[in-house]
Amino acid sequence: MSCKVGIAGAGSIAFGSAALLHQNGHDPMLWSPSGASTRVLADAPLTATGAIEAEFSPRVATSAQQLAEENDAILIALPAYGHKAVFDALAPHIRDGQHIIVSSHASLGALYLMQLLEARGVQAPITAWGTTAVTGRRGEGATVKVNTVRKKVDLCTVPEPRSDCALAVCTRLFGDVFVPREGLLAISLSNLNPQNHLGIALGNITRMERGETWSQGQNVTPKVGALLEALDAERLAIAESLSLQTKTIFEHFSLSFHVPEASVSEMNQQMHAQGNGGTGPATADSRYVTEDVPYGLQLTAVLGRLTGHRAELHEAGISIFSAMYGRDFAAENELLNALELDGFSLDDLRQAARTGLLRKTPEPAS
Ligand SMILES: NC(=O)C1=CN([C@@H]2O[C@H](COP(=O)(O)OP(=O)(O)OC[C@H]3O[C@@H](n4cnc5c(N)ncnc54)[C@H](OP(=O)(O)O)[C@@H]3O)[C@@H](O)[C@H]2O)C=CC1
Ligand SMILES: CC(C)(CO)C(=O)C(=O)O
Repeated sequence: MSCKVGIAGAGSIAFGSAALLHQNGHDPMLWSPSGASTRVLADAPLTATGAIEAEFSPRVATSAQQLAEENDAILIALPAYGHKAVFDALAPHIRDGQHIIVSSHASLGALYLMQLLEARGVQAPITAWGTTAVTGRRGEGATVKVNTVRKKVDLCTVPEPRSDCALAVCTRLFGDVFVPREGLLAISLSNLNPQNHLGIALGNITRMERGETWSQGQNVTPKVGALLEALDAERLAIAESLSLQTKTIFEHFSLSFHVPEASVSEMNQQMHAQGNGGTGPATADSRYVTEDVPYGLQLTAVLGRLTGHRAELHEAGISIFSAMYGRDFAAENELLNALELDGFSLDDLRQAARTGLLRKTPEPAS
């Protein structure tokens, strides 16, 4: 059965996900919050090349309201620095039972969206993906180059009892690639982009700043690869202290980019050789920093402090990039700021990661 899927966003992942949905027999609709990114679709079909070859004309929404009202499910597919604004715009129009999928989920955004829905008395399952179903880059006009369709994508749903139903929906829409994980903390810790992009951007910041065209995979040299592996050890230590299962960086590269497991640098060299190593950012104003530092590294740093497994390299990364960019990246996270996590304990957070609702555990009666 064909489903109508509304995609919030009209960038690389939104276009690539629309192509995957189209290929799977579904009917995507794209919404560009400013309207700018869908204008080209008035004159040309969306053309996908690479891992997906398709040419089709997706429906286009002119507002959040239209996107929510005219679709069975909603996929949030834009950088995390746009999530709060997009959740605020969509929440008044989401209806009971409508499936919301966040790809990639960041900074406990599902808790923020759930709060908005609860305030309206609406119950809608929110599914958080640890990453995206496809990777790629938008090109000129209405084109997208899909670099890879992932073999595995971690997911969880809040509230937890809706998990089986949400898994069935995701599988029907995007394919049999999903690995259920235990709650939002596991999903947060299964997004490897922030730590990987920290090492990649730090090792290549002059290339980015000078606007060079450079191969990302090839420039994960042995020393950059070693940094990525050390960052991964910090993330895994936090996950282990919370008894959460999450994939290693070795599994991540192997499963996402179809290379045999080896050192991180060796796998990236192999990706470069087979043509799916990607191109690094050609600007310092890249989401590798402006999204991943405040919305990714910052959450890992918070979880490290809460669990007593301080993520020293992640914290150093936030400080180094804040100094380079003259910004306080730790303070920029609109989602964590809105959740006011300081008032909650680790146990409160663990509960919320499964229920979707952040509540203070009542003090035991004395
Ligand atoms: N591309 C990839 O291969 C991968 C991407 N990801 C993740 O997927 C997500 C989407 O990435 P990608 O599609 O590449 O990103 P893009 O930069 O291509 O996304 C552009 C879209 O985001 C919207 N947007 C940007 N800023 C805001 C804002 N402040 N408020 C509202 N909307 C905004 C734009 O809106 P407008 O249309 O109005 O301009 C546009 O529709 C990110 O979280 C990224 O980290 C993860 C792994 C791989
Ligand atoms: C290029 C890739 C797939 C790996 O860093 C990516 O994750 C991104 O573009 O965000």
